[in-house]
Amino acid sequence: MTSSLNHDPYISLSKITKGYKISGDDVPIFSNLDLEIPGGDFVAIMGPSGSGKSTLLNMLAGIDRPDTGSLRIGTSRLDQMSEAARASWRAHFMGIIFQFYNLLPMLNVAENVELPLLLKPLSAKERRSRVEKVLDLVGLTGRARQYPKLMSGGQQQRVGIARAIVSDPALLLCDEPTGDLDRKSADEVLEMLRFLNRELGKTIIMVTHDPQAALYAKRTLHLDKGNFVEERRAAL
Ligand SMILES: Nc1ncnc2c1ncn2[C@@H]1O[C@H](COP(=O)(O)OP(=O)(O)OP(=O)(O)O)[C@@H](O)[C@H]1O
Repeated sequence: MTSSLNHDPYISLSKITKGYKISGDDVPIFSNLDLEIPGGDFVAIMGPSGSGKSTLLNMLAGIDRPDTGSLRIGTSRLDQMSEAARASWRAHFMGIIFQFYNLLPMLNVAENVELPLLLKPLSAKERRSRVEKVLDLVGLTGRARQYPKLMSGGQQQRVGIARAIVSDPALLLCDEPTGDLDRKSADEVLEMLRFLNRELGKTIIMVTHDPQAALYAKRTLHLDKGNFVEERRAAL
């Protein structure tokens, strides 16, 4: 199954400005940012600490808003939506994968993965079946009742991935998804992201400091002084 979003312009940022007030001073992060990411892409975002990678992800997630400029994802103008509309949009159209997994320790694996589905009009049976399906997909069959703190980092990140894809979003945002993992676990997680991109057509944007992780993406963009430079594009 591949997504029909493949090759369509999917994410479009135009003339984005964004800054923060730091100790009373306006500090610009982006002053004229343009970026196009077609549906079906897998992009690694790299760049020095403080260059704005998390700021970009937060804007794409609708957690934060550009000061000016247009931010379109699919047919939605995120820059024009209210905070509530962006939260609802986020719940329906994207999954987020975090460096430190962000799992709730008092919930077991299945309950953690089920969380995004509680916002949807689904029966308990349907929710259970979807959770089982994604746990199988990430190689955690039989782990549903385990608690995250008893699992390895790699396993916890796979729970994080299952939670991110359980609603079947078209877009996955990954913030340093392997930053807390050893090489072997990191490679397993990255293989999984590649599978989700290639086989299920998910559009993936991954912030990473790890050049080896970036090699799993189709292209790497380097963020420097508020602009993107394409560093690498995989041969097709
Ligand atoms: N909510 C905020 N309020 C004030 N300043 C902020 C806020 N968020 C980010 N910044 C500042 O904006 C700049 C960019 O931060 P950002 O976290 O996006 O960088 P980054 O590239 O993700 O860095 P790192 O690789 O260290 O995570 C930094 O100078 C940071 O201090």
